[in-house]
Amino acid sequence: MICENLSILSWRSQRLGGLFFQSFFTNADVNQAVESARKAYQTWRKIPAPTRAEYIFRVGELLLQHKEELAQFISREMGKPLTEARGDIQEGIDCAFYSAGEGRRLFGQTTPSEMPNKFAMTVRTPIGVCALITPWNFPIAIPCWKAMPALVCGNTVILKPAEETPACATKLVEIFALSGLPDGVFNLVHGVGEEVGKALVEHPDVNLVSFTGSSETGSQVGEICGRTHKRVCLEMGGKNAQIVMEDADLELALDGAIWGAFGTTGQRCTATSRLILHHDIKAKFTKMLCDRTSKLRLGAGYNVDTEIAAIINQRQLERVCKYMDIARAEGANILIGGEIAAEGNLKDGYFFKPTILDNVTPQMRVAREEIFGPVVALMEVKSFEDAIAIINDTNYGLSSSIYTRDINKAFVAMRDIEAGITYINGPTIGAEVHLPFGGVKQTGNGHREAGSAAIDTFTEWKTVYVDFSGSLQRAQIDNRE
Ligand SMILES: NC(=O)C1=CN([C@@H]2O[C@H](COP(=O)(O)OP(=O)(O)OC[C@H]3O[C@@H](n4cnc5c(N)ncnc54)[C@H](OP(=O)(O)O)[C@@H]3O)[C@@H](O)[C@H]2O)C=CC1
Ligand SMILES: O=C(O)CCC(=O)C(=O)O
Repeated sequence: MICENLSILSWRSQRLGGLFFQSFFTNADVNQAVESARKAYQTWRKIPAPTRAEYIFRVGELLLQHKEELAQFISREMGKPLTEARGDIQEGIDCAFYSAGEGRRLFGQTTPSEMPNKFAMTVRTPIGVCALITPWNFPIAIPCWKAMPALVCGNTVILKPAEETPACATKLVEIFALSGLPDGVFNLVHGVGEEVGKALVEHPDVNLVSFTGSSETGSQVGEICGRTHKRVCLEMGGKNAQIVMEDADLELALDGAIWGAFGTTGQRCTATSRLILHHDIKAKFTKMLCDRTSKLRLGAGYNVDTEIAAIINQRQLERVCKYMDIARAEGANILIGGEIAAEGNLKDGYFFKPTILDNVTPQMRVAREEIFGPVVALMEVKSFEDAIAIINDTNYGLSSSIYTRDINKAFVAMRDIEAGITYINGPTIGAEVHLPFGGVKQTGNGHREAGSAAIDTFTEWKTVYVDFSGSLQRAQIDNRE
């Protein structure tokens, strides 16, 4: 993280001055935030959904207006390159316009009743107060993915952003405030996850928790929500792989691998951390990959020519270094990278050289555990069937990709890969907001974000029977056998 010119501490020590918003920092403040969200919920849920959606549409317009300023902010606080920071905000904008459209849908069902003069239907109702616990890697997009559909559906929200990116979250909430959202509809609490985040998850008046982050924390959140009967949506990362078959367009596959493995410095839950290469192209593709990787430019995210930016913090850098020791001990070869980058100004930040590990086998920890850094493991296969077996040999199931020109293999892969997302001839990253986002196995707990699936996450079904037989009713009941 590079955060010159940002006095993060001052964000933490002051309340937002906005008319409708407050930010909260202690457990006592969590209670206040929940109370505020609970109170606002009683009014917000009754505002027609198309009107609620108009606020979110305005947030989209405001994000567009403030895009460049926000991108600078993300880049300086979180560290990602400016072009990627713009993408982060664009996801928020896309999500705003998409979610706003849902305000005029929120479709229910009608179905014939068993009885005469009776009408049967379902309507969607909001859930209540939603706690949104978010990570640092997409400091604008992920809060938007959660908050926008939640609000359109009639819920009120409390955002607990990562402690690494409090300023981005505060900026985002200021933008929501500018849209004119009523008091208490959107609340922000800063603070350490184990205290403030946990207090939110445990709070009896929170009805839903939507969490994105590590498997360890996600499991704890899930346990508490299970015990307290809260709805919980968990998104906990992946060990995503890209397969490159012998008939693939290698230049295209190379673009995908570079972007998938090293985009956002590998700090994406969808990052390509395994490359499954067919024996026939392995040597050639590995050389192409090493050549291109060695030319990637490391630097501060806000420098326009930077391709690989810093890792978020010292702890994460140490974690990546630790995995290099593990890789060596397990017998993997480090073909390129494998160490901290300290040339010139790079020594002032948490830079790690983009790394390619070779001779990785399925049982190695570097093939099984989420590293969350610029590291990709190469695994060789001799057949398509082996490639599918290896891609599925993981506890996670978020994103996946295959490069092939064989339409039959592409369709089999689409059917047989155990993941929430499969790309054919595209990298494992780059989700679009109008399609469901999430994974199978230990990546999540069956919920999806984005797309119309987000509406399922943030609403309850109510079944309504309307009897319109009036004075005829008694006679009908009497005639029933
Ligand atoms: N799936 C994904 O997109 C992401 C996955 N990760 C994975 O997680 C690893 C560690 O990253 P880290 O940032 O520590 O991830 P965490 O899972 O710890 O943090 C994610 C969010 O949860 C909060 N939190 C932490 N502990 C609790 C708790 N007990 N109750 C409620 N909320 C809590 C954090 O707050 P605070 O920041 O204050 O600790 C943050 O807002 C990474 O190496 C990577 O493997 C990380 C980020 C995103
Ligand atoms: O690149 C993508 O597909 C989205 C990544 C993302 O949302 C994440 O890493 O949390």
